[in-house]
Amino acid sequence: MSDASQGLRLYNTLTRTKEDFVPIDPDNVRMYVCGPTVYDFAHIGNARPVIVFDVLFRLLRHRYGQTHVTYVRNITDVDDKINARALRDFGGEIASGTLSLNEAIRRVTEKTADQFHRDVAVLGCLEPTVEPRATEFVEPRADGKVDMITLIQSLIERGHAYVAAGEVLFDTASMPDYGQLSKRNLDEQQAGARVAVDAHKKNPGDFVLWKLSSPEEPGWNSPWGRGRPGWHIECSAMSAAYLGEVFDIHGGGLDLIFPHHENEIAQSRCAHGTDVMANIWMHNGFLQVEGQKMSKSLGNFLTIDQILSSELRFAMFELETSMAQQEVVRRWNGLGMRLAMLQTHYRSPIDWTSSRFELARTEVIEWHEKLKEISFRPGLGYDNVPEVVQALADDLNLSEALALVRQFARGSQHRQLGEALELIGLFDADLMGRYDLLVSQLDAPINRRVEERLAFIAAKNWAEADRIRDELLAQGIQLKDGKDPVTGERVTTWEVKR
Ligand SMILES: Nc1ncnc2c1ncn2[C@@H]1O[C@H](COP(=O)(O)OP(=O)(O)OP(=O)(O)O)[C@@H](O)[C@H]1O
Ligand SMILES: [Zn+2]
Repeated sequence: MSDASQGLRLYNTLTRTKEDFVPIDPDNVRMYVCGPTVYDFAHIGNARPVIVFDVLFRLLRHRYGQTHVTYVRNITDVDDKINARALRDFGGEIASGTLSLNEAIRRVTEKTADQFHRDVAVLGCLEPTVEPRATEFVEPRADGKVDMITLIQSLIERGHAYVAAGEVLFDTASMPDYGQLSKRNLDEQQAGARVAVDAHKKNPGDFVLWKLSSPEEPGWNSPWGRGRPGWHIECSAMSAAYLGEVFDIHGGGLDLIFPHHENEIAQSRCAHGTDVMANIWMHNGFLQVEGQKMSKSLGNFLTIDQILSSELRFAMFELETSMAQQEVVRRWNGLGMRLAMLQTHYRSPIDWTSSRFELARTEVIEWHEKLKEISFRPGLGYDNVPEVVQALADDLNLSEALALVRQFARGSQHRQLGEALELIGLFDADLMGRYDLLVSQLDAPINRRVEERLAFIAAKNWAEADRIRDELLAQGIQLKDGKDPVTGERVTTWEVKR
């Protein structure tokens, strides 16, 4: 282990090994993560990279100082899937001329991006340092930050791109070590190529940097005509704009290794003439449903919003849940979902089940109830939990970190419990004591039912008495019958079944 890494080791997809992490500049540690394409609700699979890289962001901020880490997560708001969605949702208005396609696209992307922000805030994620939108980096900018058109121009000038049939294409043959990340070589790609479709390409693996737009499609003026960028060039431009030509960490889901990240690397390295684009490439495994990747195209997805709206069992009990209470339930759900995702190593697949989620939510609630006992105050650092920091520093070993959390909870080491949860992003100060508050509101309605049942028992109407007991149980309320030790009278208490 080198001293400069301070014990932080990360698995690098580029080398397929765990490496010491040594930042290029410890005063400004730089990380880029590919963000969502905003045309539909995010599903919980999309939440996984957001949560995983948030844990890393928190760890880096702890290691290098809160203001010494720059985390960029982009928003892809130009993509043909977005255009298709705008046509689907606003086709009528577009056809009648009351709405332009560009305006419709703006509505789709704004609504989706707002929803995404609302969702991830509840998952305990810090905001990234910057969240650039692709549409703002297509044309040369007043502030001189890297843009896509200039980047494509330099690729052409350096002999790495060519114009064919209205497209600008990256010339994969111009880069001898193309394919380093995914370990694919050009020959393999040739074999599977669809030659007819790609007849204008020099090589089947060549990919689009720029394509022409029809008058109705969104487009920007460029030296190659009015058009729009390919997906990969977006991230090359936005990462260089904020993090420079070479930076520390680049992340995303496993599915992005090829072609997205491979092509980002090709573009960035060839445009800037560098040996690497980012030193460490990190990829999270898939969230799966019955062994298959959760994805929009397969239709096997649950949106983040659906999970956040899951009711807590007791909240179903004839309670008038106010907006404020619903918000509390959403936040418990958010932390439960975060914990459920973090139980498995970030590189392994997770099978999502509702019982996994509900168990995690129960644990998070119990931990917050414990922290209430010491009125835990966050923001005081992590001095009492060096072992947790060490576990995370080992390529985010969360199972070890969470084993320590459970040990603290069992041993009533509340201070350590609080610090560990805060470091992992599983603590929400506003939620301490909120569970009791919700439960206390159940007192009156449940006690009324208990009284009714006691009256039935007194009248020996067992059937009705049992009916009330079963009804409550179905709503998550467990009754317990006992005897008052002094008077010998029947006493019934209740608890929320977890
Ligand atoms: N099931 C999943 N598990 C883990 N990460 C995922 C999953 N699905 C997508 N991601 C990640 O979410 C981020 C955003 O994904 P993106 O917006 O490109 O669409 P997508 O959800 O992958 O599309 P589709 O669901 O149609 O396959 C990427 O980093 C991607 O790797
Ligand atoms: Zn990207």
